[in-house]
Amino acid sequence: MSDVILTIDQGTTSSRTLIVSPAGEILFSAQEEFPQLYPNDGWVEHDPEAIWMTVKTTLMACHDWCVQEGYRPVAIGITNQRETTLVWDRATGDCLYNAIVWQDRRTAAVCRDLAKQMPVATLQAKTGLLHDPYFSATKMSWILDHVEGARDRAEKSELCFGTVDSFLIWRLTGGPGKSAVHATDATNASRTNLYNIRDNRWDEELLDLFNVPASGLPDVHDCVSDFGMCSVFPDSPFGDIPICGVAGDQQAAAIGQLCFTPGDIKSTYGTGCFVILNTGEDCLTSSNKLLSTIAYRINGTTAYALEGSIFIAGAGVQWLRDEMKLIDHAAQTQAICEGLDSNHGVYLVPAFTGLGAPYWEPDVRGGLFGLTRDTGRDHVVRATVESVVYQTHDLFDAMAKDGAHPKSLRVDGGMVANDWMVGHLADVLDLPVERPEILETTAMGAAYLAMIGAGLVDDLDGLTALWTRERLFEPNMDAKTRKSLLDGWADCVRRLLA
Ligand SMILES: Nc1ncnc2c1ncn2[C@@H]1O[C@H](COP(=O)(O)OP(=O)(O)O)[C@@H](O)[C@H]1O
Ligand SMILES: O=P(O)(O)OC[C@H](O)CO
Repeated sequence: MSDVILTIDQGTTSSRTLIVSPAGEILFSAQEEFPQLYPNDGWVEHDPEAIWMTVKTTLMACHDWCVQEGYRPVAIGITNQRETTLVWDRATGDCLYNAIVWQDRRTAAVCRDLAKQMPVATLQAKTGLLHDPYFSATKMSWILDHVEGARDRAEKSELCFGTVDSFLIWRLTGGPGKSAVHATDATNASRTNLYNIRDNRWDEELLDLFNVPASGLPDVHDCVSDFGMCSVFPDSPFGDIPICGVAGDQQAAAIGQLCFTPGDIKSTYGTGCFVILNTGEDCLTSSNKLLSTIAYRINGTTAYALEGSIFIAGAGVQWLRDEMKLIDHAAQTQAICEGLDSNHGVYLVPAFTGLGAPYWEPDVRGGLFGLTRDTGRDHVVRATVESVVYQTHDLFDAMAKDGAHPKSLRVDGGMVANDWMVGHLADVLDLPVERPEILETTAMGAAYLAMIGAGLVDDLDGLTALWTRERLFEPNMDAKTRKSLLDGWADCVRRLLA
């Protein structure tokens, strides 16, 4: 019976579980979407039971496939949408409120107040992050303040708080008669605004500032570690299975893209877009509103990264399909973009949940610019796809001002199926862009961590043979056209922020 890894990818719009062989092949996968909840203007929530049931169902499907096909799952890896926050009852495991999602802006005013109490430079020095509702701390505090009795119960240590990884670890390890584990990994902790990424600990001053009691927080482990035994498979021939690799999804994608050397950079185009540049053991502080974050921590050694976070990438394509009804399928966008000889001066700035890096304007709303009498559907579709490219350029511009000049970029995520988008990205960044054979880099990153944990691979160096390039996109745009497109974009952003 061959050994395999089960890897859970709990994303913003769906949960997936994959079965990965030690040679890095995906043998089987199961995926389930779940509803997005928008209970108020700027609020985004998920039902915790929908997160749990989609994870459990896809995990069971993979477990049953292993039984049927004669494979033995020896380890579990977990990767997850980051920052999304849950609070649950330590005795029952029931959540007190829906998960507040990373895109949620309800705590924007709280963040503005907190910025008066702690200068952003102090916060940045400790956490690498900024005062913005994107991060977990104000979401945790909001739940404690708005669910009746929650704060009192938290003070009595009756509640657990955490990001999605810790919620899943709790539920997966707490099977019948088992004692649930409350743990997270360093990458997820580094997205909370409560974790000191230089000292590697929950920070007392930050816990006071954000008013979050330490007793409810998970233990923080290395990305390869003992996160407990998954005990939810009744009568499984395999018994309990160790969870031994965990990372937030963007860090996992960087691992899946094998960005292990300082200067390696990847960009993932899923719901949002997240650029991660490995900076090695140097925890650089951006002077241009990029984030510093933990890329991974293995054997007690921390690798850091600079990150640019864009909130709307593939979500813009979903908006074209679901709200504007301009397309039936995301895949149509490629032919539509290819069918136009230029953007005809039409730009979309998709600030649907405010603007992330490098602007950090939680309250700004989106805008469509440059419309004329003959602007049609195709121009709006192309402007939406182009907006993702120009936002990526803004991040690269900020990185260049911080002294980082990458030589090439590795891309992944659902949106890079669009060849035109990736070609335009290479043109606008004026950089070679590499697309890998396996686009499930996020799930693969967690699988690789679990492989190391299970002893199937010694260390990160043992993974190098597992990445292959599917296509290289070379830049092919003259400087004048590039400048004119970027000037047009910058003008629209300026008008929106004015
Ligand atoms: N061919 C395509 N062209 C443009 N966008 C696409 C294409 N295929 C998928 N997408 C977009 O990619 C996103 C899904 O990517 P995925 O990596 O699965 O996201 P997530 O993990 O955030 O749920 C969707 O928002 C979808 O609109
Ligand atoms: O679910 P994704 O792939 O859009 O990723 C969400 C990010 O982790 C948010 O920081």
